[in-house]
Amino acid sequence: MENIEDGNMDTEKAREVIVEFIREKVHEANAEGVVLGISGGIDSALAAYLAAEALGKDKVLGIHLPELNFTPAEDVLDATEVAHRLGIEFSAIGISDMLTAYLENIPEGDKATTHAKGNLKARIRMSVLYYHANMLNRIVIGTGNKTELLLGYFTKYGDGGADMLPLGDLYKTDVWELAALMGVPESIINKAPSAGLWSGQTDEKELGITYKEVDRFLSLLLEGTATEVVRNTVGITGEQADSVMRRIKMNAHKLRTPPIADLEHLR
Ligand SMILES: Nc1ncnc2c1ncn2[C@@H]1O[C@H](COP(=O)(O)OP(=O)(O)OC[C@H]2O[C@@H]([n+]3cccc(C(=O)O)c3)[C@H](O)[C@@H]2O)[C@@H](O)[C@H]1O
Ligand SMILES: Nc1ncnc2c1ncn2[C@@H]1O[C@H](COP(=O)(O)OP(=O)(O)OP(=O)(O)O)[C@@H](O)[C@H]1O
Ligand SMILES: [Mg+2]
Repeated sequence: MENIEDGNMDTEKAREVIVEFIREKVHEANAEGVVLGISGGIDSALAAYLAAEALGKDKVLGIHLPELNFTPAEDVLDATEVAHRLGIEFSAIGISDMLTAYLENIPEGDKATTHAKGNLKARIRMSVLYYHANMLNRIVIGTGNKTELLLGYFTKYGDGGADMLPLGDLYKTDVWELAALMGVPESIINKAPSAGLWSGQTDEKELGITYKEVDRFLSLLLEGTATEVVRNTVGITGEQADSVMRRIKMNAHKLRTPPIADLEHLR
């Protein structure tokens, strides 16, 4: 039993529940397996470990989608190492030419902002994963965790585009714990989380708060604790708390299906 007393979950049990969840979702979809993007980061490494445990190595296809002269060499090595250790099917598909072709064929593509271009990369990756899912009768595993989902810290229909989210109820701090339990390589566990969408980007820098702080903040908030009390308990500044609250509010749309204009009363 893990440290349930201090608010952490029973990680071994979480592993069992998630493994069963993955099996069930693949079965329900009548699919022959799963596809997922393996970046060299911890979320996708953990998702790959759980999928391989759930389905067996032959039913998991991992795809690394690097960008030439941009994706760090250690990410390529770490992604390859995950696939090698698990014995899953793996391919590396560069996305640079796709990105260039896209921007060359869109009006004023040369003026794309870092933000628009970064999100485009995430959406190109998503479309490559779905191409393989279509071709192989598989479903796509998304790697979003609870922290990212609550904050809306993902690209809508980019890395947010998936058929299931096995890590969706694990805070990032739980992800670290479960990854260690499952034997994910240390080089991956010790790496600073990054969306890798623009140069020098790390999650904690962009969010302006550490994962440890934001996870504590979010879990207390979900328990119904007042914002001011949460802020003092976690020991963050008013600006940090405001920024987290703003993200939650501003990005809530990402967790809903698109609204539909209601015409029922016209029938
Ligand atoms: N109220 C609303 N109702 C319905 N739709 C709304 C909306 N407000 C914006 N939108 C739509 O949403 C779009 C903005 O959302 P989106 O395109 O996702 O873009 P946005 O949220 O601005 O940017 C994505 C963020 O996620 C981060 N990210 C991305 C990928 C991976 C990771 C990671 O952790 O690894 C992090 C990235 O660094 C950046 O901070 C708008 O252009 C608009 O189309
Ligand atoms: N270079 C890449 N190759 C393949 N998939 C990628 C790549 N970059 C991002 N992805 C996909 O997008 C997901 C979201 O990225 P994110 O950075 O949140 O997760 P991560 O890289 O696995 O872990 P971390 O958050 O610690 O960096 C990844 O888990 C992966 O599935
Ligand atoms: Mg990453």
